[in-house]
Amino acid sequence: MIEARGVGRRYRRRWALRDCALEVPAGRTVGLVGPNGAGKSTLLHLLTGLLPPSAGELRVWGERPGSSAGWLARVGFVGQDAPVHRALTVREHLVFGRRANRRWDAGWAERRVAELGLDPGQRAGRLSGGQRAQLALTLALAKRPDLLVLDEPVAALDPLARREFLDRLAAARAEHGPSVLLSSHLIGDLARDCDHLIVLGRGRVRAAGPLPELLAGPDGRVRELEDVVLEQLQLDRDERAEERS
Ligand SMILES: Nc1ncnc2c1ncn2[C@@H]1O[C@H](COP(=O)(O)OP(=O)(O)OP(=O)(O)O)[C@@H](O)[C@H]1O
Repeated sequence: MIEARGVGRRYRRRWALRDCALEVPAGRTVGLVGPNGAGKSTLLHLLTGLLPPSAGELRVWGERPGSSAGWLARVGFVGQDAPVHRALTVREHLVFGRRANRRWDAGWAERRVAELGLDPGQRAGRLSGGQRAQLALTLALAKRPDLLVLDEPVAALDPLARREFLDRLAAARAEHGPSVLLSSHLIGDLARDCDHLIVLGRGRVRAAGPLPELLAGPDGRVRELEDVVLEQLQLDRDERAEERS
């Protein structure tokens, strides 16, 4: 599904991502981890066609991301702050979604809003952070995407809301089966919900692959995901310290 070769992205003269090579098959739930500023959001924006790469070749389903309306219809994206239109009501979001998306599943979206206990007449700006995140996920899933991309979707949620959000995501995945790509700093969540991992550090892919492969230690023992990620993050820190000295 995702093929990246030598992909880089520059903001003015500074490279946020460099020389990324990735291959991710369809049907995976992919976790994206890395320290602050590693380039996670930038990579997600490249993969959803919100930003063009400054270098390299990037293909999703064999096409350049965002290259056609048909391609865009296949992707659901929830950005970092669960963006919704604050002045629109929950119901107006559903109407907007129906008008803007060819594959919109109106019945499912309405049922989901009812299940969540959201008041259809409530303005989105008055919802709690968790409710906004749930509304944004509902809108992204009602598109019936083949790929759902979530940028730190649970960062602002309390532990219960986070669990509910991830459970609903898992249920939707079981029901409709989109591939999922999700960035998070919460390694426990990723260990539970993902079967593929990408570790970014300082704009480079440090490790990527199916989770069982990444967790297999050289001595045949299965390592903890947290240890694998911390090891990569430590490498980052060491590199930075070396550059400073
Ligand atoms: N619009 C922009 N203009 C200039 N620099 C940017 C822009 N967006 C991101 N950057 C820089 O690119 C680098 C990567 O940022 P990015 O937001 O992709 O990281 P991240 O891994 O998502 O971080 P976080 O975990 O803090 O959300 C950072 O150094 C950031 O300052």
